[in-house]
Amino acid sequence: MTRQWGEKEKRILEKIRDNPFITQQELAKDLGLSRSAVAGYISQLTRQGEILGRAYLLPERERIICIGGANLDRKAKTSAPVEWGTSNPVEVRQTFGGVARNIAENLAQLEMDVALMTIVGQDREGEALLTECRRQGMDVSLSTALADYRTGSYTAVLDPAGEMVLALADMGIYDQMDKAFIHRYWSRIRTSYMVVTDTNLSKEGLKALLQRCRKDGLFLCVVPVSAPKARRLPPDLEGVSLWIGNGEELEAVSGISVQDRDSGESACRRLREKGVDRVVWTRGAHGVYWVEEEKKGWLKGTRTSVVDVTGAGDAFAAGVVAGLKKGRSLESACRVGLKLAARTVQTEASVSEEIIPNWLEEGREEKL
Ligand SMILES: Nc1ncnc2c1ncn2[C@@H]1O[C@H](COP(=O)(O)OP(=O)(O)O)[C@@H](O)[C@H]1O
Ligand SMILES: O=c1[nH]cc([C@@H]2O[C@H](COP(=O)(O)O)[C@@H](O)[C@H]2O)c(=O)[nH]1
Repeated sequence: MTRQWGEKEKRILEKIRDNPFITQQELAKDLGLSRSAVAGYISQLTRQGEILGRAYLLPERERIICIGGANLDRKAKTSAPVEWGTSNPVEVRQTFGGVARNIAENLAQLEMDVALMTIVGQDREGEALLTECRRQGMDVSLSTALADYRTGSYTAVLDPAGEMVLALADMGIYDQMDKAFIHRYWSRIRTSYMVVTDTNLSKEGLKALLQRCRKDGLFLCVVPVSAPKARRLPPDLEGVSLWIGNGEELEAVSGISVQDRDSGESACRRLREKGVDRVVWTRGAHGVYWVEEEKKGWLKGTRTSVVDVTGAGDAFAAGVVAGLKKGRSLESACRVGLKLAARTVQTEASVSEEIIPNWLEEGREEKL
């Protein structure tokens, strides 16, 4: 016999199916009911055997959750300087990318407890991507495959020196990572030790994530993916524990033109005035500038041969996050980041396969 549910019962069951950890308070708010009315419906549904019990959550005290993009990256490297308006001979390589996914993969290689929260399409690429993430040691139980959407893709044209000339992003799918998405999964996100987000999320999604992290006092690291997507961040950055980005992203968020060291420092200061605790400005081959409370400093880039710069910023961010998680100072964590970034530029993949967990060991910073 098929049971005939009222509209409210149906919506409550849908919400619980989406998120078995949802609280009665959250249900009440989402459905515009009082908490006691929700309690009544729930006890009725429980008596009828539709709800078997409540999910209990234990805090994932070690887990770093990375929220954002997971793409198929195609890199086309030209054999001679690019000529516009004509066909250029290239060699195309394909790997998995996406800023949040790249960071998560670096963290998994460092043997950190890491979860990836992303959205892929219900297509071959999406399936292969999540399978590979699982194999690499990430928890992808919070990642979803959506019908009617394509898995995100990123196509970059690189010059013969490995520097990016132009990149194309087909990532409409991430608009689904919106405010409702963050609220729906919040009870799972908030059990993590640290949250790392890229800026592939929608503007409203990012705002909701910032507000929720601030309210619950969760460590939040923001890593913008590009200058245009960095502009999705809200003007009030109170609640951002750490911001890591390059010069263009710094300029986009601070509104200050970054021309040299002085203007870069001013832009970092502006971010701190907007509420960010710690800021790291990555400067390509020149290294990084870091600033927190009373302390600040410049670190030189590692001299290395460059094959492909894709993913260098993501590797750097993963090194910093892992370093801080291990209790290092921001400066020392940046040294770990520099080491990971240097390894990444030496390979064609977006994430190097040669990241070694003992780079994180205490007392090794002088060797990094
Ligand atoms: N040409 C390079 N040589 C050495 N290290 C590099 C080079 N380009 C990038 N890196 C490393 O990667 C980090 C991030 O690179 P950057 O270009 O600043 O950011 P993004 O990759 O996000 O654009 C740098 O801080 C540096 O450590
Ligand atoms: O709008 C976006 N552009 C690019 C990326 C990802 O950024 C990485 C390249 O980063 P960078 O070039 O900053 O190192 C690639 O893996 C790509 O998939 C992304 O997530 N979102």
